[in-house]
Amino acid sequence: MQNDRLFSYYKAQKIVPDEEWDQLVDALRQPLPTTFRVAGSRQTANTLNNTIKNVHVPSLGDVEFEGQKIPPPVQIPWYPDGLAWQFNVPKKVLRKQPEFKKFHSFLVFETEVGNISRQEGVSMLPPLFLEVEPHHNAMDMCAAPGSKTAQILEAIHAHDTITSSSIPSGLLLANDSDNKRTHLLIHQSARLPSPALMVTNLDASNYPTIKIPVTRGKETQLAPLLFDRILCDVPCSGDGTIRKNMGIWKSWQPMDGNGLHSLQVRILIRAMKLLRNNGRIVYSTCSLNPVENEAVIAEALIANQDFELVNVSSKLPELKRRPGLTTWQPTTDRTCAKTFESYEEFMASSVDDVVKAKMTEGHWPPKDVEALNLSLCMRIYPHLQDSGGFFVAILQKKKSSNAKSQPDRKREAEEGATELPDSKKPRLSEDIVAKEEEDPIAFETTSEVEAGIDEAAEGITEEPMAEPIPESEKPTLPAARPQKKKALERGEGGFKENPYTFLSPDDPILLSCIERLHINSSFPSANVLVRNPEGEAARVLYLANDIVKTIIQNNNYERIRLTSAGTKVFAKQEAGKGSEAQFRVLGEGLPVILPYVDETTIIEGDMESLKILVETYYPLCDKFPEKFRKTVEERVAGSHIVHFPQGTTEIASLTHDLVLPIWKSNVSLTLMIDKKAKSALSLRLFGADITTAGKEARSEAIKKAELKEVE
Ligand SMILES: C[S@@+](CC[C@H](N)C(=O)[O-])C[C@H]1O[C@@H](n2cnc3c(N)ncnc32)[C@H](O)[C@@H]1O
Repeated sequence: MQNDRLFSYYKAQKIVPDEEWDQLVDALRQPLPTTFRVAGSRQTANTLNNTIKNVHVPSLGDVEFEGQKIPPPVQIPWYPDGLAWQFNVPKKVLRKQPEFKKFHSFLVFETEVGNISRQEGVSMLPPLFLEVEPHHNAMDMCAAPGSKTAQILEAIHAHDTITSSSIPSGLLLANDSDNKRTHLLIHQSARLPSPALMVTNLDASNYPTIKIPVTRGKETQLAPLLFDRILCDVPCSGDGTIRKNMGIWKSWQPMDGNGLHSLQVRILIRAMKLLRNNGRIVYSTCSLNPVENEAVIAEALIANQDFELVNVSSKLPELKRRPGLTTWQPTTDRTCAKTFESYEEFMASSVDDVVKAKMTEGHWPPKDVEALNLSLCMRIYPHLQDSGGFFVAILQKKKSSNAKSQPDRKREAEEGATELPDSKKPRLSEDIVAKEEEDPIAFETTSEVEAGIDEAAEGITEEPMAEPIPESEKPTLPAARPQKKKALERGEGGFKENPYTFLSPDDPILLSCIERLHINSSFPSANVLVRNPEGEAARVLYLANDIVKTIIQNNNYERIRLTSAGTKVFAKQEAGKGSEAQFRVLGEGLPVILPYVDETTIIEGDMESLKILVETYYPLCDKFPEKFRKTVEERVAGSHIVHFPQGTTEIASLTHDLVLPIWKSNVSLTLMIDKKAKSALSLRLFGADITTAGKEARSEAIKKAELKEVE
C-alpha cells in the first residue's frame, strides 16, 4: 500500500492540510467497511429497517470471536431516516460466528431480492443531492450497473405505499454507453419495477435530443424534452475506491485522470444542454483528482454560463466534507516529481510534443477561478468518516438567464430547442395514488419459477461500480450506429432490440388478462406494450406511463438506442397437457396492477397456507387448511392473487400485509416468486430457509463437510 507517484501528486495538489496527510494515508490503508442501504419505497424500507434495528442489531450487540469483541453494524449518520448501515467485520467472522453468519445470510437474501442494496456509502450521496420528485423528468447519464438509478427510482416512486406501487407521472431515463452494462442495469432495476423507467445505450457526451409533442394554441409540434434533474456519475479513474480496489495502489498514474477529463467535460456540457431552467445537475466521481473534478466543473461552467454551483452546505448536516479546490497542478510526468502551475508553464516546458497534445488549457485552473465558486463542490475524504473518497458538485440552471453561451445558441437554432414551461408540458395522467391495503413486496420474478438454478450466494453482491475501470471499459462509445434499417434485425450485431408496439386496448390477449383478474376500467390499457419481433406472438406484456409512451411513439429508434421501457406485468404461462396457455400476472408487475384489481378476485390466505406454499414446490390443493382449500378449489386453473394479512400466529409473524401471485393447476398450487425471493421471504417469516431449495442446499453442504472429514 505504497505508491510514491500517487503520494507526490496528491501532496502537490494540497488536497488536505499537511497535518492531516498521515491520517488520510492511514485511512487509505484500512479495509473499507461493508455498507448497505435498505432499498425500496419508503414504507417498505422502514419496515425492513425496523427488523434490522430491533431484531438483528441487538443479537449482534455482544459478540466475541476468538477473544475479540466484534462491533455490531451502525447506521451511517448522514443517511436520511437511518436507512444506511455500515460494519467492519473480517470475512471469517461472517462465515463462522453464528449470529453474524445468520445476519450475513439475511443480507445475502434480501440483497438478492432487492430489498437491500450493497452499495458503497459515499456512492449513495449523488441521488440524495439530486432531490428527485415523482413528477420530475430525470436522467442518469452514466447509469450502469445502476445503484444510483435504483435510488432515483425510489425517489420517483416516493408515493408508493407498502401495499402497492403508483404510476408516477415522471420519467427516469437511465443510459450507459456499454451495452452489456445496460443489461446489468435493467436486471438491477427490475428489483424496483417502474413504468416510468427507460434504458438507453448511447454515448452520453453526444446524447441525441428526445422529441415530445407540445401543443401551442391549436398546433401540436415536436419539441425537445428537457429534464428537471440529471445525474452525471461519469467514468473516472476511481482512485477514491483504493481501500477496496487494491490494484490501484500498483497501477495509479496521473495520465488516468488526464485522459478522462475531456470526456467528462463533454458529458457534463451535454447534460447542461438537456436541462430545463431551474433544473439541477449532480456531477460525481469516485476520484480525488482535481483534473477529473474541479477542472471539469470549471470548464463546463465557462462553456455554459447559464449555470452556477449550488450551496448545499446545510443538507445532510452529519456528512463531513471539504470544499472543492481552487488551485491544482496537473502533470504528465509518470513519476509526478514535477507538476505544472499553469498551462503556459507546461507548454513552455521540455515535455514531449506528443504528450503536450494530450493536455488542454482546461486541465488547469482557469484565470478567473474565484468567480466560479468551486469551493461549493464537495470532497469526501476517507479519514473523515471511514469511507471511500468521493467528489460531488451540484449545478443549477439559473432561473432566468440571457447569458447564453455561443455553442448553446447555435445548437438551439439548429435543433429548435425550446424550454417548456410547466403549463406547456405534455398532458400526462395524474399520479395515480395507490390504495393502502394490500402489500406485495417487490420480488424479482424475471426467472421462471423454480428454474432450478442453484446460485447459493456466498457473499453479498458487490457493487461493481466502484472498480477501477479496466482498459476495455474506459470511456466507451457504443458500437457504430446502424446506417440501414436492416442492421436493426436480430442477430446482425449492432442494435438488436425488438421494436416497441403498443397494444390496442381491445387486443384479445390484454382483454383476457383484464377479464381474468377483474381489472377495472381506470387501468391504463392504452399503455401496454409488447416487444416481440414482428410476426411473433407476444410472450410478455409491459406497462409504460404516459411520458414513456409519448417518447416511444415520437422518436426514432435508429437514433435512440432504447434497450428497455416500462415494466413487465403479464407473461405467457404454458399450461399442462390439454389446457390452453394463459397470461399470468408477474410478481414484479403485481404492485402496479394491484390498485386496479377488483378486491373480490383476491384470495384471502393464512399463515399456514403461506408456509406450505413457501416450503413445497407444487403442494396439492388438499394439503391446505380447509377455508383456503375451498376457495382455491372454486377458482379456475391459472393465475391468481393471494392476500396474506399481517398478524402473529404460532407459526410466524407477518409485520405487514403481503400480496403474492400463485398459479393453480388442476390439483396443485405454486407460489410464483423466484427461488431466492422465496428463500428471503422464508428467512424473514420463519427465521430459516424452509424452501425445498434451501433444504437441498443445506444437505448438500452437510454432505460436502462429511466428505471433507473422511478425506
Ligand atoms: C462510475 S460508472 C457509473 C456507476 C453508476 N452510476 C452506478 O451508480 O451504478 C461510469 C459508467 O459510465 C459508463 N460510460 C463510459 N463512457 C460513457 C459514455 N461516453 N457515455 C455514457 N456512459 C459511459 C461506463 O460504462 C460506466 O458504466
